[in-house]
Amino acid sequence: MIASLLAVVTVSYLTARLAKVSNHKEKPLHAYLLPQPQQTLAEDCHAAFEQKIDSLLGTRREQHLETLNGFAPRQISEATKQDNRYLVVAALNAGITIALGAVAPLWLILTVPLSLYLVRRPFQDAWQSLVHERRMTVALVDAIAVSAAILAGFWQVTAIGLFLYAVALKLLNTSKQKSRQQLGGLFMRVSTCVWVQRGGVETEINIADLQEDDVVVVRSGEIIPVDGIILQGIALVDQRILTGESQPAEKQGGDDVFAFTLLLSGRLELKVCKSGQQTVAARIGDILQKTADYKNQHECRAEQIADRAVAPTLLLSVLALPISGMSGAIGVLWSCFGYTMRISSPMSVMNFLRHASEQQILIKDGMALDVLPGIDTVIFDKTGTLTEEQPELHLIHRFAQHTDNDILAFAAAAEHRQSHPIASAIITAAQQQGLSLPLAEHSHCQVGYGIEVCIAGQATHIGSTRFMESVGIALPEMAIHIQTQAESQGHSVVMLAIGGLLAGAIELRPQLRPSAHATVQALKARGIHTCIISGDRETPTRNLAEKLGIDDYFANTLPEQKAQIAQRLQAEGRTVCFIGDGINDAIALKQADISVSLKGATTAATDTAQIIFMDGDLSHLPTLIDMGQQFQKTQHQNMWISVVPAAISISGIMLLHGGLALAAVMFYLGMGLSVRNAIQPIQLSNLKNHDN
Ligand SMILES: Nc1ncnc2c1ncn2[C@@H]1O[C@H](COP(=O)(O)OP(=O)(O)OP(=O)(O)O)[C@@H](O)[C@H]1O
Ligand SMILES: [Zn+2]
Repeated sequence: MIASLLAVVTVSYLTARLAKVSNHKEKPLHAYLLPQPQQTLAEDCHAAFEQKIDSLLGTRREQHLETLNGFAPRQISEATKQDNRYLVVAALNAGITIALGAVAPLWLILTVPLSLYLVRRPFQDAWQSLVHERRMTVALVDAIAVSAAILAGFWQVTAIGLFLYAVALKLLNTSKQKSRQQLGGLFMRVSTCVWVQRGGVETEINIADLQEDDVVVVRSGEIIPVDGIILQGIALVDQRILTGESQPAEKQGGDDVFAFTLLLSGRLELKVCKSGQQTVAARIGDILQKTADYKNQHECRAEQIADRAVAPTLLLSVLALPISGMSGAIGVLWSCFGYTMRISSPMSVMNFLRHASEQQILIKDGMALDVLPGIDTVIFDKTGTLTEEQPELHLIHRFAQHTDNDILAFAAAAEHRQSHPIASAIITAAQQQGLSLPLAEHSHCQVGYGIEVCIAGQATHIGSTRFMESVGIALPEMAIHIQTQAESQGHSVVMLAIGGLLAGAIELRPQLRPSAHATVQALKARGIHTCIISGDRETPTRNLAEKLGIDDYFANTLPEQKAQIAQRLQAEGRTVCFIGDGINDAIALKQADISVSLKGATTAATDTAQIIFMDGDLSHLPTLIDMGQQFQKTQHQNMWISVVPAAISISGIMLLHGGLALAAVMFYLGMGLSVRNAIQPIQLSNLKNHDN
């Protein structure tokens, strides 16, 4: 009796959680149910259902993904539809069975077809993992428990077991799907627009309008949109997404390049090999699949723990048979603590993801939660990360006959279409002066150095002193003096050369992000080692490290070196979090154990990073680490909450001849407590209230 009461409560609670739409204010239910011209009512119902389930996760996360990628992944896959259908039938079956069991037990026979339909799934899953993957999963316990319960006539037990199985399946698959979404943005953006050279001019066209003989132009920081052959240009390409190789590949005329790889430096003109859309379509599915499979191996720690409990559970169940009969044997199967873990663990993940979204932290990859508590080293990029997205133009120095406006106009023309913080500062300043810019041609950007471009027929270079030296432009004594002066005030200098002669220097004043100081202090208070890695010069980097109390710094680093430093720290046994904004950070972001970027950073960085701070506030960093620790605590609690009742129930069955009733009471108790634990609000200190 108690058991069925608890069963009713659990089923209604879980159904209510899943069906909860009341807090869905922005989009009332009828908005989904109103038939759209191209969609069938069935599809709309699926969409509505999917939204209901997503309300568990909060819609904020989808909104963040939408602002970041320009779209929200709303498509419902066939697998998801199947899971939903299964869940609905299982809920229906559980409801009918419990009701009939209470009022007209004889009529329970009517539920047999539904049960048969439902039982097929755990059998299929168990068979799949047994035969194809050669391992025993919880599905095996499910299949045996459910069939034994049916044969022994425990109808309600079977129905509730199946319902919980459906819930676990749904939760697990939903949380897996969330990790796939991070790739969506990249592919959607690539698949829409490309730049082509037609009649000597570059125009942006829809990828669907690509023609056979079009020449596609790709610039540094962009994702290569097609499979093609290089007609012109030399470039450094990060192909990791396809090949997994960590070193970027050098490419030149005649070499192949592939869609979805990232152009780190250079400018390429490509001959399209395959009709763009075909390639895009083919790869999307392929890569999504590969990535999802890769994730699956790592993601489900709870699943692994649960699977390990399978063999002992089956053994104990057999042992219980002579002691406490069929009821005891099924009771043991029900006590398999994996059941509870399988539901509470993905629920916890989703709860944390939702909570983070509400605080403007978009965690694209749920796996990050497992790694976060281990972080002991945080590496900051300097320009654009510790400092604001855009420095301020402070002064223009002249070395030749040019005017300040000439220098600014040439610089702004050269920086056209660049996403570097220096570029935005210069372009903004030129706009504020109302300057009309000369035409810049043959632009070639070297990540970490600067830009070479042809303006008004003259070779123009803008970049660091290192860049000037590398292209053989002499730096007058005066320029070095200006740079030293500027750097002693914490400013940075970029040099501009026109026609091979140094023409001017632009002095930029970086603005520290407001929360930088408090963030570093909060990290240090947590015993975390901090460093800066910057492509900028030694003095400004060291000054900033000293000012903020950062433990260590590395200056003058090139993109690959940033990744190498991260790798070296990892080899010392550190778990590294890298936070960066630029194209020059993309490789290091991939190397780090946890990668963070800020909204407004270059797409190369926001596509690569696992976590994005949507409001650009660095103080989320310590919050994030606290969150990871809380997550770990919750997962431990989840485990104890499932292990203890299971142990009590198994001991009761083995020692005191307990049966299914005891197992059920303990099961519901554990399930109730762990679901509560998994969805409880997360209490975190808010850094902003403490410091300042
Ligand atoms: N678009 C650009 N325009 C002018 N100079 C550039 C440009 N890109 C790079 N440089 C020069 O190369 C140097 C190194 O650039 P890089 O992008 O590697 O690092 P950064 O942005 O200065 O610093 P951080 O690594 O901290 O973000 C810059 O300091 C600048 O002098
Ligand atoms: Zn940067």
